[in-house]
Amino acid sequence: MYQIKILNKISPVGLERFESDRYTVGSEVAGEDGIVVRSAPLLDYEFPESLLAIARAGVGVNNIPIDRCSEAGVAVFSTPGANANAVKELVLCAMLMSSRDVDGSIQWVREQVKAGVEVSTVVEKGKSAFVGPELYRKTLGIIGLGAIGSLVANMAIALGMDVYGYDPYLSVNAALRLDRHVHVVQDIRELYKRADYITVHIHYTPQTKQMIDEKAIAAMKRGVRFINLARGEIVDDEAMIAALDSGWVAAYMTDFPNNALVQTPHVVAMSHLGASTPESEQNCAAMAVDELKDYLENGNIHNSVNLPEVVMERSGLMRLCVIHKNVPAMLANITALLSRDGINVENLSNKSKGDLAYTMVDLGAPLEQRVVDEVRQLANVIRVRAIL
Ligand SMILES: NC(=O)C1=CN([C@@H]2O[C@H](COP(=O)(O)OP(=O)(O)OC[C@H]3O[C@@H](n4cnc5c(N)ncnc54)[C@H](O)[C@@H]3O)[C@@H](O)[C@H]2O)C=CC1
Ligand SMILES: O=C(O)CCC(=O)C(=O)O
Repeated sequence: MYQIKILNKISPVGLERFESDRYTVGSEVAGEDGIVVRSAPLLDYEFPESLLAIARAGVGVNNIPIDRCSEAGVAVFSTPGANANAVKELVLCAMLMSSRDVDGSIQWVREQVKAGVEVSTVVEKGKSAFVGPELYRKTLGIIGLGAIGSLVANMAIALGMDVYGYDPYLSVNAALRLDRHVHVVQDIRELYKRADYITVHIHYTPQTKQMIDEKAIAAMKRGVRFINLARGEIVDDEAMIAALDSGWVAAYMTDFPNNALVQTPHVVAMSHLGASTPESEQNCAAMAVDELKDYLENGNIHNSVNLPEVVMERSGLMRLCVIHKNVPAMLANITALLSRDGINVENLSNKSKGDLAYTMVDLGAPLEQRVVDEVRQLANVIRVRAIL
């Protein structure tokens, strides 16, 4: 039986895919082979020896210690694109709320009622405090044109906006998804100087930490409305609060609240709601569980953030899966041990990603444990599994 630990609330649409005769699934499971997680913090989590893989039902993996996982040969999976539409729709909401003060208006209406005023008699007089511009014919700047950014770009074009996107690592697939009217700029300052609204859709990494700092904000147009449904750490809060206080930034919409931000005027802070739709939760859960199961049962790797994409039809009588360092002669060293024992290789795949590589070999006969141990003892081998 595989032991699967569930952290966070994961949609039953995903959990039901674990067959009860092969998987024990729950939040109290110990000695886990796999973890399914959303945003629960795992940076200080002590992994058991047994842990083979973590499946993130979502996209941002900044809650997972990727380097530590790689060193221990733990595969980390994510679910690219599975929640992109949910985030795109909340970006639309955030853009509208950053324009007209919908939040202030709703609060004002409630306050009138609380104060005993018949609100219908004061609405027409009170509404002017919450006026704001339309999105139509305004300019939107999008930082990051991946799964979410490209959907936002196309939606904004459909709304009649002029759209500028910046993504120095734009993939061919993402570029092909973009409406032809989107202006892709090479220099982010081009976007800053034009945009009335800016929305950020990039991963939080050491390189993107506080990328939106005082200098970046100063390069934006006065009165810009800034939307951050990516990660709080991408924005330097102090610089943002100062810019809101001075009026340089008209509104800051964020999915990552903290007390300082919430107490600053012109901030609308939500409770990390971007992916919180049943559709998105189901998509993410189903994809994460499928990825985890195929890895545990077949060694196949789909959508891993630390290991290469390796998917092979099963053949032969046993599959040997080896995570190793991406250094010369590993394949030769592994196959030398197999041929020495007269084991025929039915099929084989060897791919790398960064410092790691993965070799998957389908064998004509089951390996003796002694040979598996010898592969494990080869220099630069991190983890070995033999799957029947
Ligand atoms: N609020 C929420 O609930 C959610 C938030 N997110 C956040 O959104 C982020 C993006 O998600 P996806 O669009 O699905 O990821 P993605 O991987 O499809 O797209 C990210 C894009 O950013 C680009 N990029 C990387 N560094 C860049 C830089 N310095 N400047 C401009 N572009 C850069 C990449 O080339 C890529 O195209 C996630 O990492 C996560 O932090 C994602 C889902 C839900
Ligand atoms: O699971 C969630 O609700 C968070 C989604 C998210 O932030 C992500 O996928 O990066």
